[in-house]
Amino acid sequence: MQPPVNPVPAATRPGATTPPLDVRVWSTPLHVRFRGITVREGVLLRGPAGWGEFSPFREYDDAEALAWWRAAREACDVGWPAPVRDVVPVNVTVPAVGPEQAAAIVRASGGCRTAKVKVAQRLADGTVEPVDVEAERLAAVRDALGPGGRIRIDANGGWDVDEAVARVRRLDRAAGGLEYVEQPTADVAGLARVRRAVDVPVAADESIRRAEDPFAVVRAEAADVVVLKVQPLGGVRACLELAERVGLPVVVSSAIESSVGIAAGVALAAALPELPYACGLATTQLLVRDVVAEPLAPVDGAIRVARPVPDDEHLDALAADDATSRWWRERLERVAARAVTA
Ligand SMILES: O=C(O)CCC(=O)C1=CC=C[C@@H](O)[C@@H]1C(=O)O
Ligand SMILES: [Mg+2]
Repeated sequence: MQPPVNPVPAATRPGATTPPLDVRVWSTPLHVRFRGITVREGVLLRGPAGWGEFSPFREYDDAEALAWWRAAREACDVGWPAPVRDVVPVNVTVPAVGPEQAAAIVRASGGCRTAKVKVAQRLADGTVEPVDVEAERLAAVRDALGPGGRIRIDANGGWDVDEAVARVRRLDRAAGGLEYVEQPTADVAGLARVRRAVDVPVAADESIRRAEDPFAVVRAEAADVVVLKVQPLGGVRACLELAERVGLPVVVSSAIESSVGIAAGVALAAALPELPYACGLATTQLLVRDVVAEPLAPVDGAIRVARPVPDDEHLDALAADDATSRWWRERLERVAARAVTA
């Protein structure tokens, strides 16, 4: 095994038991339902190195939330490695919406030249959205982007192999060319089979960030690209190390954080030696409100490398109700206690 890149001195290793200087629970509605949620919430922690975000999705258990806590403590306790670039090109994220709304989201994206479009959505009756509906969404996105733009799709593991192969071929035509398909099937073996069957490159997301063994993707030659998210993978340094060991091109993507969490993703994208693709970090656009005066959002299709500081006015405006606050503080305490023994 290679030594970790950017090792953290033991004395300042994230996970130190010192309590944070400030803890604030935030909550905001989303403009559009995304991955089944209409509200995004989490905790911001302040430490000697600045603010960090802890916002594992509600349904994740404490064991899975531990990596998210480590990412927050890294931000608070030691900050991030130095950037090698000062802007990060990003994709606009298009939820499973109708064609007019999809086109409007692309046009309002702050000049993004790459769009990531959600597909394979489960409908209320448990069936998957028809391919014609997906094709219309993609055609509208192509129209709004123009011929020079890039379109990728994300199925969140929602297809089986045969369905993935058929749909990717059809959606590749509807989009006028796909840059890649993200997580077409849930399992690594399925990704590998889809990858061998279609001309469109395959990206692995859940097979990296929710897998026991992220290197299974590499061994199975199941992906051309890996998607890395800072919170689920335990911090910027953990992602840099993983990127080096995986050896495939990386797309840094968000977990739908506030600008404080997005800054960590931007720091990772800025520190990677190579950044051949636009990153999925334009998601403050999905939030109705943010914790900072100037959210990290794209201008001319790129986000500047910066670490915006939340202020009381915004933190107060996003303050969660008592029950939500209590739930998050209790979760934080449980996960922090787990980190001491882990
Ligand atoms: O990558 C992007 O464009 C934005 C982030 C994004 O799509 C996601 C963030 C968090 C959870 C997800 O369901 C989703 C994803 O699967 O990539
Ligand atoms: Mg994904």
